[in-house]
Amino acid sequence: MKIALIAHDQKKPEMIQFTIAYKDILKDHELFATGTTGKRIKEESELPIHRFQSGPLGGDQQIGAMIANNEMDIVIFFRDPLTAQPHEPDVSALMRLCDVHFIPLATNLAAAEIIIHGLEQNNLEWRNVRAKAKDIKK
Ligand SMILES: O=C(CO)COP(=O)(O)O
Repeated sequence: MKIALIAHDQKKPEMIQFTIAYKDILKDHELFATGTTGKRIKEESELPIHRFQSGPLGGDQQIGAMIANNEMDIVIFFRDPLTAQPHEPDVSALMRLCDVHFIPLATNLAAAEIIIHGLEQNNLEWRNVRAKAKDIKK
């Protein structure tokens, strides 16, 4: 599965702990992240991860483009609900695209735990069917 990992600055420590705690599950999947989140995950968990631009420079939109192309299966986005973001429209657009395309989205640690356990138990296999449907359409 292709998994996007994104965290606003105040939530980055939580994201690092999450990736270290679930490294054994995450290592079997293809990981993507916005710039700074990805750099920290790579350094601290040593998981391989594809890094896009930093969020305020377009990283959220790059991940959004993957969702629009049916190329992303899960989004884990630890948003900071207490700090205004200069790129708030990009953040909203990314979450909107998850809803448009039925992409599981966790915006906090509690929801991320449920998704990761679902992933571990193969509860997200339907995503593979949807991804294949896209290939057939082409
Ligand atoms: O701002 C972000 C998501 O909206 C995250 O970007 P960084 O990972 O580059 O800090």
